[in-house]
Amino acid sequence: MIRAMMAYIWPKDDALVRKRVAISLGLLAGSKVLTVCVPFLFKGAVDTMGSLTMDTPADTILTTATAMLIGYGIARASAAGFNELRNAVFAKVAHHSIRKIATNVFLHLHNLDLAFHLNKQTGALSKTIDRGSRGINFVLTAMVFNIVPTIFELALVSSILGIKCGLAFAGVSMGCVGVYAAYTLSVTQWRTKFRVYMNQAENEAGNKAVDSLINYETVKYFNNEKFEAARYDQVLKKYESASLKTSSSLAVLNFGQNAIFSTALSVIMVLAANEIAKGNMTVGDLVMVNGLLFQLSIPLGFLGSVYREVRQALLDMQAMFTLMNVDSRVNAPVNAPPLLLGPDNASIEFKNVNFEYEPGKPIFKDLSFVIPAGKNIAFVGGSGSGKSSMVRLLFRFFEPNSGKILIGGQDISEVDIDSLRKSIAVVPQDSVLFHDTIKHNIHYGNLSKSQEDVENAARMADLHDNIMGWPKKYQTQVGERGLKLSGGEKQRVAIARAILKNSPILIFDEATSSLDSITEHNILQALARATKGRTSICIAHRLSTVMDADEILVLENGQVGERGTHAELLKKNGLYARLWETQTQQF
Ligand SMILES: N[C@@H](CCC(=O)N[C@@H](CS)C(=O)NCC(=O)O)C(=O)O
Repeated sequence: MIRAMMAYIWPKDDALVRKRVAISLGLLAGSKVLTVCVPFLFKGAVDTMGSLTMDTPADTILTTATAMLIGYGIARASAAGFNELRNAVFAKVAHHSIRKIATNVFLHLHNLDLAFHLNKQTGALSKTIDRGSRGINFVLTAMVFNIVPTIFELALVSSILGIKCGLAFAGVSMGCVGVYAAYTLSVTQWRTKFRVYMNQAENEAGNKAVDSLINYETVKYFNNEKFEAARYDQVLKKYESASLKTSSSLAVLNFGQNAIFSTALSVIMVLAANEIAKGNMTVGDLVMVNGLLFQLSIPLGFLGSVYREVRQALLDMQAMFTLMNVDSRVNAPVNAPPLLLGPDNASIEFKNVNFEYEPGKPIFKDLSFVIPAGKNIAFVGGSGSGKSSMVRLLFRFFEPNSGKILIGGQDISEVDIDSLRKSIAVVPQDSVLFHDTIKHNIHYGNLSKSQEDVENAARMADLHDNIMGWPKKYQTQVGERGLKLSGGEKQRVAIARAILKNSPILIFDEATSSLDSITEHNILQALARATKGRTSICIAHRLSTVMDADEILVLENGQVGERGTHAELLKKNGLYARLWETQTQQF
């Protein structure tokens, strides 16, 4: 992890970042040296003032003391100035690395296979990225600007005390820091579990709230608002109790730390008083010792928090790097050639494909079929017959357990995945939209196309007139997941997107299932226009939508049970004829 972090903080290919880090370190050293100078100047001023009774003229003494006190102020302000400047200079490094890491992880997540995403809660994933990248920032900042500088200051202070005041002083200050650190770390260790419970309860509450609000309509259908609120409150109760324990244990920690430091400070000042009485030290020395130790207590006051947060940050980083190490189960060979498709060769072939999501529950058993280029083919079958799984395999969201899928005669597992996916436009069964404008959602099909192309695609999908009737027209916000649109409108957005993508292969996965008959009729005409000259697959539950297909393949028990035109299949009097009969009877 440290190595991974160093790559961002000391990047070989970015001299500007390295320069910033070097400047920050320079400012840090400057700030600490000035900090240690402050008590010296104070001591000087006190001792000078103490010599008033001696022979030196009062004016000279006052001038010297004044100069030292002004120096004291300047040193103090400059130490703080260096400190702040250092934070400002380093902030860019930290935030830049967070951005780079978060983008890398985000891209990596997009490159993982669908099985990974189906098994993960999206909210939890984004939190992992968020926490992981913040963790890196924290560890970087804490190490470079808190832990290392405090150790540096402690070494500086102990050496000065040892050399100037004697080993007893150095011993007491080192001993005090040792006891202080041991106490802080053990109490922090003990109280960390309260914070862990607190974070867990906070997460749980967040997930509960999101899950419940996403299911807003379902909650209403079953009048379960009170039940949902009670469940939410249950988690908040856990959060409340853990938060209380966190704050009371913080009081214990703070009091103990203060008591240890105050004891050591008293002991050291008593030692100094003895030395003053013996004539070995001046009153100025007592003030200096006090000042040095007091300054040291400031960064040490956060030792517990830093320790806890660094540990937590390391765990968060580990979770994030673990995500980075998950490999996609769907990969193309290195330097895979692109899928080459012309207008005439976009044929699709499944060759003895076996596939199952869960062992022992096969979806496809030795499935084989060929779809000639340019044909409009329909897939029908009962629910669970694998119609949608076929699209997932074709799009390489999943890998078949065995067998081959060829497009234009090329094995899709051997070609570049990006080029494969560019060749297929899918209108999914469940069209989910981005929380953005309607224009953005249609444009998403091909971001390089113009507004005019977007409008044409909307026209083809029979959506343009609806949009023009809305007050904000193409700038209308569709709401989260497209909630403000009807099922039919959402599906037409998805169709418009696919039309805009303009791929040689088009797949409609139950694309007209949420449309009323009139819209469906219009859309089927639009689809007929869009599919002209392309290989298209129409997956349908409603058989009336696929009657005109060049050929209909009926999926049964993981294989193609029957295939033929509508008329041929009716004549066969098999599964298709039975499905047809049931549906027309219902009608
Ligand atoms: N003196 C304590 C507490 C320092 C402190 O106040 N830390 C801040 C964060 S920098 C805080 O909010 N702590 C809350 C907590 O530890 O529960 C220590 O060494 O950890």
